[in-house]
Amino acid sequence: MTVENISVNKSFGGWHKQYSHHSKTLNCAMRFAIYLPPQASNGKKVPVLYWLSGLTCTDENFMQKAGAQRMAAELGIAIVAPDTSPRGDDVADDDGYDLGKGAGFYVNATQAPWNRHYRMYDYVVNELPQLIESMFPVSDKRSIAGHSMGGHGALVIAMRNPQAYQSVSAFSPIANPVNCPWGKKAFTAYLGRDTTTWAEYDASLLMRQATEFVPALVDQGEADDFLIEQLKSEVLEAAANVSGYPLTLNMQEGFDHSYYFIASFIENHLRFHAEHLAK
Ligand SMILES: N[C@@H](CCC(=O)N[C@@H](CS)C(=O)NCC(=O)O)C(=O)O
Repeated sequence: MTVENISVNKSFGGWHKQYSHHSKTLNCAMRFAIYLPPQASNGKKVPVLYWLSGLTCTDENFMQKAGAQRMAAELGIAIVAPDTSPRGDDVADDDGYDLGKGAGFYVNATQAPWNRHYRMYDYVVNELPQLIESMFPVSDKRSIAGHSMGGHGALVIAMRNPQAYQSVSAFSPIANPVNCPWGKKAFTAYLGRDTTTWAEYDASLLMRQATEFVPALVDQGEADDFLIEQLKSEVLEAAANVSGYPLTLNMQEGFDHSYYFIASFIENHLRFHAEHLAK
């Protein structure tokens, strides 16, 4: 397997690097970024936080805007940020920003034309960690986090694979996609009109029925323009109350949907993950 290094930047005591590789799962070339903290240079294996970004993003938004490297360097955590969809000229797309490229929704598409490439669920759960753990000085201790569409992806992936992740966190997640316009549009296209197949990708439905738990932290801005129509964190909280899920939901006054919000609380999320990754 050829993995091509695209960029290297020193950042705090560690290194930010971008790579391109051929993904067997997605059937196209994919890019990801990794931040390796200084502890990874000392022959020691460090744990990994996977970060899933939101609509319109690539591997770069989080790495350039969240300001996570200083704390990751201090705590000794690697961070891996994949792209948000398959890419390339022969990959199906849509004119809308909320479907197709940049909007993979972390599902395995079953419907044409999407099912040729759109398998972001399998990519994040299987192929990416296998590649990361074979290439870098990292342990198999993993946590997962994300924003908006990526918050949805992180919650769904952690709840469906509770043995694979130590903790999960999300900023402004699309918490009940089967009941919001973004989710309905994407799931209809990728999964088809039979809504029974959507349930395995809905964080609130999964949380309501959960019997195995991954410690979960969610921050949601109260001034987020998408909160009421698209994100619906209150539905996630109600689901957690039904199953007794260990969810901490922080409603943050005055914060919107942007990376200014993420940058304000990323330290809390990294400390939360570090505590669970150390177990
Ligand atoms: N109204 C936005 C919706 C997309 C959006 O808000 N994307 C969020 C994730 S859901 C984001 O992180 N954007 C990129 C950035 O802020 O760097 C647009 O049309 O681009």
